[in-house]
Amino acid sequence: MALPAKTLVQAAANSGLRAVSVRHSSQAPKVALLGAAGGIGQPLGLLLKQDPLVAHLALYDVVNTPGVAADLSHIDSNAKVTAHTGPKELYAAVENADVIVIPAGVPRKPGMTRDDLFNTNAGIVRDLAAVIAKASPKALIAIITNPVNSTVPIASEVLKKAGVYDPKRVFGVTTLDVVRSQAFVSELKGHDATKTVVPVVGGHAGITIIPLLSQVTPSTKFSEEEIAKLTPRIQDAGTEVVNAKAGAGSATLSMALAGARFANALVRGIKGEKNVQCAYVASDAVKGVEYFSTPVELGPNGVEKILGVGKVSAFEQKLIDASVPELNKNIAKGVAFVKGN
Ligand SMILES: NC(=O)C1=CN([C@@H]2O[C@H](COP(=O)(O)OP(=O)(O)OC[C@H]3O[C@@H](n4cnc5c(N)ncnc54)[C@H](O)[C@@H]3O)[C@@H](O)[C@H]2O)C=CC1
Ligand SMILES: O=C([O-])CC(=O)C(=O)O
Repeated sequence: MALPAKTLVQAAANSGLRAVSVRHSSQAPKVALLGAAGGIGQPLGLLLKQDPLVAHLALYDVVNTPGVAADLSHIDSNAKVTAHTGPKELYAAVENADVIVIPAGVPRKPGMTRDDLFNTNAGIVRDLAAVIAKASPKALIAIITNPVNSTVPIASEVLKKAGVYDPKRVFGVTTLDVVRSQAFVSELKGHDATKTVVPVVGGHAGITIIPLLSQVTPSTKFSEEEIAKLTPRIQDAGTEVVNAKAGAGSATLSMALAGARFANALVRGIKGEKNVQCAYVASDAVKGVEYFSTPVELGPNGVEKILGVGKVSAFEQKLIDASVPELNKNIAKGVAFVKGN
């Protein structure tokens, strides 16, 4: 269901963080999905297969890719689907990709932190990034795999080692924090959820997740008590899902939606439609920390402009200050993992 162009432009102007468009250009983007057979990978593949901007969807996993690809390829949308299974087929999966989305790796179980996934997932992201560095160094890379605060520095260090690092092209996907904030705020305030915009800055774990409730669109007043309840709910929303799934994994469906929204935004940027998304990127937005999520303007080369945290409340500034040492710990751990290997 396409909206009139004027409505889209207006929507983009009003709510830069969530505008979706169906504008076409001559480019035919290839999106590679690594971890395509997993809990996130399958519904994310479903959404990407339906994205009219995606011309080629390359599915990669270490197991079960042919079945997922056969299933998705029967959907009557235009994206071509290819299956790639196991490390020998990774190069072909990512070669010439415009966007690479990575949900490969293990999820949490109750009682675990995201950092507890480091030992398994750090090596997975490192090895995927090493092949991307050779096969598709110009691709925009969207990393979903946790702990995002560390896996983004890991991928970046691998690309640096290979001499192909471009800080504008590596993203930690924090869109789910934005999606959740928009759901919770609209539920609390009776807003239209599809027109509510909440920027979330920092990182993607615990206290590093910082919703900017002072910057909600439409302009919304919160009591101190509401802020004191809503902020930790957003920070702990992933754990809420992990506990509800009781050992069966973490958020997959809401993450698939968030991942598809972010991938669509990257593709629109590539096609020349600048748009604004929150993402965890190499950034000078906040002093004393090398990676930070803020709204960023996306364009043909990935990050066009870092828009920063904007005007924040005293409460939000305290959260930002507290996130810096935590992020630095997560970043140093990722960097050391690559440098020491
Ligand atoms: N950034 C975010 O907001 C979120 C991140 N996550 C993270 O996403 C990751 C994936 O979660 P789920 O899909 O639920 O897990 P899952 O276990 O259901 O799926 C992971 C998939 O990765 C595949 N895989 C493992 N090693 C691989 C490798 N070397 N190359 C390619 N594929 C490989 C597995 O075969 C499996 O199909 C986890 O690390 C989780 O913590 C989850 C939710 C939100
Ligand atoms: O909580 C987890 O482990 C998965 C995740 O990152 C999220 O749902 O935000």
